Amino acid sequence: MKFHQTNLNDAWLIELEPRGDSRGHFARTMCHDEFARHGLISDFVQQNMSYSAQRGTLRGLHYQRRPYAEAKLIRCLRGAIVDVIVDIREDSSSYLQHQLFELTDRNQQQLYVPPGFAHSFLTLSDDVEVSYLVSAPYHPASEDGLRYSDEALNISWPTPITVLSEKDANWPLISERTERLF
Ligand SMILES: Cc1cn([C@H]2C[C@H](O)[C@@H](COP(=O)(O)OP(=O)(O)O[C@H]3O[C@@H](C)C(=O)[C@@H](O)[C@H]3O)O2)c(=O)[nH]c1=O
Repeated sequence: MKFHQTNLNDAWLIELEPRGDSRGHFARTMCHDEFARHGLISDFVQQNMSYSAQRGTLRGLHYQRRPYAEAKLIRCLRGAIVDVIVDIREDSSSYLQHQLFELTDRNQQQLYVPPGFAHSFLTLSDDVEVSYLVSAPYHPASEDGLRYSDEALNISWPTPITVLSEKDANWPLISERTERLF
């Protein structure tokens, strides 16, 4: 795996390194030793997948509050997404900054999202399957989120958003918050 630093502190784009032969190829997608060498969390406790039928489906931006904050390792297995993450750690020099990453079933890229980030993705094609590992169990009472259209984030979504859950349409704006985000 090749580890590429992103514009956001502690978030990494991880490039798979497929080894080809006459059958096809093989690639490592997670390795405790390699992750530890780069200071990444690798004690994942749950693997999730989601299927989105339509291009323009947005999920996010989601995170869990402490003590259920999660690191996530995201991979797109079918179709294409733009993955968008926001650093919500007040003590970070990239606080409230975001970055977009295109992950597809072809481009061999995975995204490592550290705890203290809000995470989302928007589908760029129909029939999208995303698989991700998380380092903390699902804890609905600790779920929180940012509104995709929040002016404080100023995210330019690259394709129109046509499918969105009720929950994701109604996350509070940052300006409405009385407590710190994370
Ligand atoms: C996340 C999660 C959801 N669920 C349930 C709750 C609900 O009935 C159904 C769908 O949940 P949601 O609407 O929250 O699914 P979704 O919008 O796909 O949520 C996911 O979005 C992406 C962007 C992330 O980063 C993930 O961590 C997760 O928050 O699945 C679980 O049982 N376990 C889980 O770990």
